[in-house]
Amino acid sequence: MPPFDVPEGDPFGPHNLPYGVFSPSGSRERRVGVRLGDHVLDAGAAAAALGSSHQSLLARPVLNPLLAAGRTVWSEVRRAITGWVTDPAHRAAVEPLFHPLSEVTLHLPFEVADYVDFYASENHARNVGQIFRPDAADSLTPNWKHLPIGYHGRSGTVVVSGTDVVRPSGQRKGPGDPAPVFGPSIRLDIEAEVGFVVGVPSELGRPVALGDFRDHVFGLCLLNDWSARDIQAWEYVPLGPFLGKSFATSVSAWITPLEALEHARVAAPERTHPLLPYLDDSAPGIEPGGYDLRISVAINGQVVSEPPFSTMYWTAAQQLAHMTVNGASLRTGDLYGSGTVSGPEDGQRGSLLELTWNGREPLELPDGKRAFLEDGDVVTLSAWAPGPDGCRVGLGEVSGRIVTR
Ligand SMILES: O=C(O)/C=C/C(=O)CC(=O)CC(=O)O
Ligand SMILES: [Ca+2]
Ligand SMILES: [Mg+2]
Repeated sequence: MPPFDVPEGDPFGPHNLPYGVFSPSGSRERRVGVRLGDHVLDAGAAAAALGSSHQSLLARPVLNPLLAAGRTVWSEVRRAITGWVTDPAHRAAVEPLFHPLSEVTLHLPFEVADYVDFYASENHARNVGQIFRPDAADSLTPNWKHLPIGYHGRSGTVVVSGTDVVRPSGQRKGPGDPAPVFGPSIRLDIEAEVGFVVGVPSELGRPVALGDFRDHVFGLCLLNDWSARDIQAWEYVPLGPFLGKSFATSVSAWITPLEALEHARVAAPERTHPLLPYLDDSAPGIEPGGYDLRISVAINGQVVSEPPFSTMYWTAAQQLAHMTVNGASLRTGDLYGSGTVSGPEDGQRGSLLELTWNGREPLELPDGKRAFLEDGDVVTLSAWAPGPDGCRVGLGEVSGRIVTR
């Protein structure tokens, strides 16, 4: 009987165990849940039933207390939960505490503190450079290979998968327009990204070293950095993205702990420029910083792209080191986006801007051509990573529908 007997090879088997926050059907109460197959374990109730000392971290309406507890505790809790869902001795106590996924409501799993977004895919940066700055000598800006470029976003508009995305209005000015006009964005886009969730804070004034990444970052999720290209193109000089990206950022409901992704770790692409010591991941003792995550982008159910995360030039560890090198502190619940993931092939681009080359080469979907998003379009990012014994680690999905209000 499921869920204990989740089929072998299920991407949400006991090798995965991502965390989320759910309400059981008919209830508004929020509880920490752990996904197993197509069920959710009420983790706080399980801790209580088994007399676990982790109850104070799990019987909560958000993941933040668990995030703050630190790497040793993260491992202990994960080991304990693995035992609860696999040891036949616990079956009678734990089995009634599972809820079918189809019957629960999933919430934003953590309270988002600060939100930062990077620009770390060389393929994406070169494509966007060619599109936005066609006259520049190089598609990469001169700083690109020396530091992971980023900007501070709007944490209050991070929403969970399934939340409708309201088409933003704003100023735009096309090259032929004599003056800016105001109205709903006509170039609404996606950005397929991975979000990293900070657990352990850092002290103001003390940078976090490259090698300390896994002491601070708890896990990752999928992230769609919705982007209004017309608003962005007019406003971004010289301070960078502002209203074109701050109206909504969607994240998946499940946070996969980094511990579940040990088999997905890979070396980052070869460095073409020497790096300053705080970013130098070729230094002895620094672990490989890449993750082999296979992302898929679907519009209205049709897959339009499959961006490979392993091609990202800058790693999450380098991004963490860079965003704290000036002494800026981390808080529990900080979220940072990897930047749009685009591979070298046409079918691996993580935005419509690139997939349609700024609208010039529309995609053919069953319901017509698509340059940018139309009202009613549903965009879904999903992903998996290699796991132990040839099985996959499912990263779930992040989905959102475009509406006009
Ligand atoms: O190069 C630009 O002017 C703009 C770039 C972006 O829109 C990229 C962005 O938001 C960062 C990313 O997701 O890679
Ligand atoms: Ca982005
Ligand atoms: Mg955004």
